[in-house]
Amino acid sequence: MNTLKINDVSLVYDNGYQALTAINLEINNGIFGLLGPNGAGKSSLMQTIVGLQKPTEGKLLFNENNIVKNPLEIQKHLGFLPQYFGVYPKISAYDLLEHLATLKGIHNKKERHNQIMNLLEKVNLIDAKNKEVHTFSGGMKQRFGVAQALLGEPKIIIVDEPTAGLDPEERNRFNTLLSEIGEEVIIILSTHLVEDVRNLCSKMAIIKNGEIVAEGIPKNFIAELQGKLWQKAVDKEELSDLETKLKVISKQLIEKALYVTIFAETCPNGFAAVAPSLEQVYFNHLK
Ligand SMILES: Nc1ncnc2c1ncn2[C@@H]1O[C@H](COP(=O)(O)OP(=O)(O)OP(=O)(O)O)[C@@H](O)[C@H]1O
Repeated sequence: MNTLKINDVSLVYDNGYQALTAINLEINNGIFGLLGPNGAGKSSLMQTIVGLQKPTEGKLLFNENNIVKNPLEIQKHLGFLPQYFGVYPKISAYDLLEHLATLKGIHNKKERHNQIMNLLEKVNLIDAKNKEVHTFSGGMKQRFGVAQALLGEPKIIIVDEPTAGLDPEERNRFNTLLSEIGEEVIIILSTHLVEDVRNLCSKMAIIKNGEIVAEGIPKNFIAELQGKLWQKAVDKEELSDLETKLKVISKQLIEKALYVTIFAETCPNGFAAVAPSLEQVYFNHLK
């Protein structure tokens, strides 16, 4: 079992901007979802975890090693899957993996070959191994990204908004792949796609303005909202009136009608009960 402990971590950038405030999290094997809107601090936290920047305050321990002092203790076990790779050199998938494997310190040629072939098999790219990666579709590039992240048998994998831009079929394929890997390693999935967290993550946290505002198990969060959400179709005028009186957590267009969902202990007049979803949990915590 691998463990990442984040204890009271704060980060202030050189320009004085406080991006993270007193973050406390303990993350074990499995897929951990870090959910937050744009600018919430997800990338700042990921970069602090992998040692690209030092926290202003607080401690980070990976398998009990102090990784603020010795970032190599996490970096040598790390696989990173960014949202987009920059530019792909004009070489084949196999050759690019071979190059990356050498950079990761897999010096034995036979071992490199075996790992690369196994990974290409795993991500279903074996038939495309001689194709240049820049000619791949978005989904194939993401699967290639998984293969490179898994080189060197990492113990912790960080994925940054991996399904952005994928069609539903590729997204499902990608998520299945991620969940297969997630058993033996830590995967931190940084995203604003609530549905991916619902489908994949055994634990999650919501980050807002650099602070963790909720942490727990997705299905427990949903259970907590059971019997407390109410919905109704409204027009614009009624909506602004409702917003002053009730806790509105989301507004949604359904078949061209504007529906408002509110949080309340009992059903307000004219509303009907609605089953909670993780998206509503998310909106409720962001309000
Ligand atoms: N190097 C930096 N110097 C100063 N401020 C920064 C720096 N990097 C990020 N920020 C600020 O810190 C805040 C958090 O940014 P961060 O990129 O961590 O958010 P995020 O949750 O990853 O957002 P997104 O989903 O848009 O990628 C933002 O307000 C951003 O402008």
